[in-house]
Amino acid sequence: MSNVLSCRELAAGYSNGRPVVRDLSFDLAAGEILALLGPNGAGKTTALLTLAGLLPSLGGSVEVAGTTLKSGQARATAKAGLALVPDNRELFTTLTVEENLRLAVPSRRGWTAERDRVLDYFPRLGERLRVNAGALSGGEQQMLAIGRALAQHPKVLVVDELSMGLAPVIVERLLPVMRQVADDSDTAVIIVEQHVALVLEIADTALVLRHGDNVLHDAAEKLRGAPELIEQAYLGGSYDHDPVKIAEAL
Ligand SMILES: Nc1ncnc2c1ncn2[C@@H]1O[C@H](COP(=O)(O)OP(=O)(O)OP(=O)(O)O)[C@@H](O)[C@H]1O
Repeated sequence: MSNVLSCRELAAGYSNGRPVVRDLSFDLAAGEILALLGPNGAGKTTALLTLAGLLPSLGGSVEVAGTTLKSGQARATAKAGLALVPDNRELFTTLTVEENLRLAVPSRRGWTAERDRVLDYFPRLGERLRVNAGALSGGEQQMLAIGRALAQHPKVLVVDELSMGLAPVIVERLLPVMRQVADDSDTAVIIVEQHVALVLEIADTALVLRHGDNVLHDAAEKLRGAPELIEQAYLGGSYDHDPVKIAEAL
């Protein structure tokens, strides 16, 4: 499969110029799901905001489907095919579900087909089309945020903190939809997720950031059978069997 995202030696951070993420390199093939993991403050959101052009990069390069992205250019990045679902979801809370979706579809032609495609993935939204986004449950809001990104037919879909504020049972329902999206349309997907075991079930690969460094990048299938590798990556140093520390880190 061809790569749709190529990230090379990316350095990311904020206005003080000190990198929070260093030397991040990975490729993502069409239809591949990457679970981006790591403890709080590891730099996951910073990396995603930089990939999406919402933060200027401090070094390195990113290519989407053969287009080299210009640093800090969110609109051009979206045009190149990368769609970000931010952790705060950024819905128009006083507009209905349908109006939120409508705004994500650039042309009038094909709008209903686009809406129906999103509703095929999230039938629950079909029952809530006339409800304001602000009145939806957390799970429905996440469906709408992802649906809005899907309506743009991204080549790379990036979902930050998919489970933010959601019960694990909702996360268990949403993750297989992400797998379906990747399989149906060859969309490459990056998911930041705290429920490590759940996301590894549907991911192809996983990358662990710790203190801004890539400390593990491997096949999800291998990591599903070797949770100690993930635990070690979260904690650093040698593998530590202390269950309290492990529970805190995960
Ligand atoms: N606007 C900001 N200005 C300066 N530093 C920031 C800013 N936002 C985050 N940081 C710092 O960047 C580092 C990485 O934060 P980031 O939010 O990317 O981590 P994360 O892995 O996404 O963590 P979490 O899971 O808690 O969201 C942290 O030390 C954080 O304090």
